[in-house]
Amino acid sequence: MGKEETKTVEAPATEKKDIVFVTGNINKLKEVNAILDLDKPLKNQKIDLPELQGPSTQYIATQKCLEAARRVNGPVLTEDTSLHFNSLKGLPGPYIKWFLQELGHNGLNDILAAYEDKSAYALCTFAYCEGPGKEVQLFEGKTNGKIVMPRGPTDFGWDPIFQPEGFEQTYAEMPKSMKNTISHRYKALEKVKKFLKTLD
Ligand SMILES: O=c1nc[nH]c2c1ncn2[C@H]1C[C@H](O)[C@@H](COP(=O)(O)OP(=O)(O)OP(=O)(O)O)O1
Ligand SMILES: [Mg+2]
Repeated sequence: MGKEETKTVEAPATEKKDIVFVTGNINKLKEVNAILDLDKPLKNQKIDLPELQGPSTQYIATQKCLEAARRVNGPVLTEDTSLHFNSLKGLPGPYIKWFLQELGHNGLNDILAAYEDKSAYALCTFAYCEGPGKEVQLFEGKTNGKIVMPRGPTDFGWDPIFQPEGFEQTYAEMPKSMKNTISHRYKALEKVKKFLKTLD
C-alpha cells in the first residue's frame, strides 16, 4: 500500500509530455541535435507539414507550428528556414525550397546576375506550441552573407552557395562544427535553449 502511494506522488514528474520536433528534413534534425546537445535528445516526428503562403515568415512559422501541435496533440517545436536576397527585397525568403528545387544552385546565381549586390541572409525561425490551439512562441536567428557559385559538398540545401559574412568558405565547405557555431540555426537555438530551461 505504501508503495502504491509513493508511485502516485511521483507521477506528476512524468505527466509532462515530451516536446516533439516535427520536421521532414533529416539534415535539420541532425544539426538541431548537434547544437542543442541535450542529455535527452528531442523526440522527432517526420511529417512534411503543409506550409501556407503568407505575408511574413512569422505568419508562416506560426501556422505550421499550430498544425504540428494539432497532429501531435502535444507540445511541439517546428522550424522554418528562409533565404533572403537583398537585391530582390528579401525574396525568395520562405519560398527558397521551391526556388532551389526548380532552379538549382546555378539558377539561383543566375537570378542575381542582373544585380551588383549579391548579399543575402539566412533566417531561422523556431516555433513552440504546447498543444492544439495554444499560443505559439517564435525564436529567430539570422546570419548575413552572400550568394556565390556553388562550392563544397551538396548534401544540404543551399549550403554550397551561401558564404557567411567574415568567412572565405561557404556553409558547405566549412566543417559542421564551424557552421553550427555561426549559423542562423545556431543563433535561433540559443534562444530556444534559454526558453526550454524555463519549462523545467
Ligand atoms: O541550414 C541550411 N542550409 C542549407 N539549406 C537549408 C538549411 N536549412 C534549410 N535548408 C533548405 C531546406 C529547404 O529547401 C529550405 C527550407 O525550407 P523548410 O520548409 O524550412 O525546410 P523543409 O521543408 O526541408 O523541412 P521542414 O519539414 O522542417 O519544413 O531550405
Ligand atoms: Mg518545409
